[in-house]
Amino acid sequence: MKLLEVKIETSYDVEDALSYFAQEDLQALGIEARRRSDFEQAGWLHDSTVVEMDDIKDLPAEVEFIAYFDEERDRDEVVKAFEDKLKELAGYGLRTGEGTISTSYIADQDWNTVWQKYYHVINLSRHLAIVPEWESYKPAFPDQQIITMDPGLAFGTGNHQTTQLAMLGIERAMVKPLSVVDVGTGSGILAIAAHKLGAKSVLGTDISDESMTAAKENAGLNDFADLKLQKTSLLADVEGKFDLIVANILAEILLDLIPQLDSHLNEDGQVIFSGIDYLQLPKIEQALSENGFKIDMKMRAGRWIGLCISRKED
Ligand SMILES: C[S@@+](CC[C@H](N)C(=O)[O-])C[C@H]1O[C@@H](n2cnc3c(N)ncnc32)[C@H](O)[C@@H]1O
Repeated sequence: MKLLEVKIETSYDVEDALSYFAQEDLQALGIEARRRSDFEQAGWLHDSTVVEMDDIKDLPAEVEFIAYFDEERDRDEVVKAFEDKLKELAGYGLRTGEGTISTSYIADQDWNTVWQKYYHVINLSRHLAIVPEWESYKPAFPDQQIITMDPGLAFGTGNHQTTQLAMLGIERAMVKPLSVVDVGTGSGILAIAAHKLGAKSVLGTDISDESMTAAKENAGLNDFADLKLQKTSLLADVEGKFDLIVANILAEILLDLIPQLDSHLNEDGQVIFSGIDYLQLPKIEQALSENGFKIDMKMRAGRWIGLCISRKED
């Protein structure tokens, strides 16, 4: 099988909107982004090594956004949809960068090879390491938990800063065994992290079929047959209450989730949000406050915000 690869030279301002559009509206099989800032940060991390930006092939001015589709998809239609979206975003006053779109067909096999090249062990924290299925890793501490992942095509490899913020939030919250719901579980990575950190039960929900398949497979890789999965939107149709609600989704969707939190949260329950662009934080803060919640801790990585949330005291 081949994949249709669509590359867009664009700006940081619209990367999230394009990701959402590609996945939710165009049903892309997968997305990725090559960000100039990631290469720059790689340079800062190695203080004795100078990363020669000029030597990097096809370095984007800001972001090269890449979406993958089934080869059967009508290429012109997909390109037109992205062109229209870029125009719409520019109409909101957002910078869309060069906006050039190019396409090619790549072998599906190459996609997997690409993953294997870029996806390595993430030694995230004292208690968590994320290890691709094809790599081996000796824990830095005997009780460091290993999450084995096959990234597949659902979101959530552990590489994304939003996933990492959410995991750190779960680690902070899990001071005793909690019942957890992971809203928008994608690959299941946060649900598996909650289990490894000692949750007493975990439910993962998502609107996408790919997520249900990927989360089940990844749970299997982690001997976590008890992971419950439900294909549904947010929490409206989810039964029961939880000690911890986790959601790493774009701010626009979190705004719809906020009014559903109270009826699904146990007394003394906690909420972890991630996936919030810092520019969207005021809207989230206001909605949380209006719905009786307060922010106990803010975390930030790059332009992303993670929040630890609980009910306001009476
Ligand atoms: C940013 S990904 C997060 C995946 C994973 N939890 C992680 O942290 O890496 C967001 C996920 O939310 C799902 N999603 C989007 N809208 C949703 C909704 N209304 N209800 C449930 N899930 C949703 C998407 O399908 C996607 O898998």
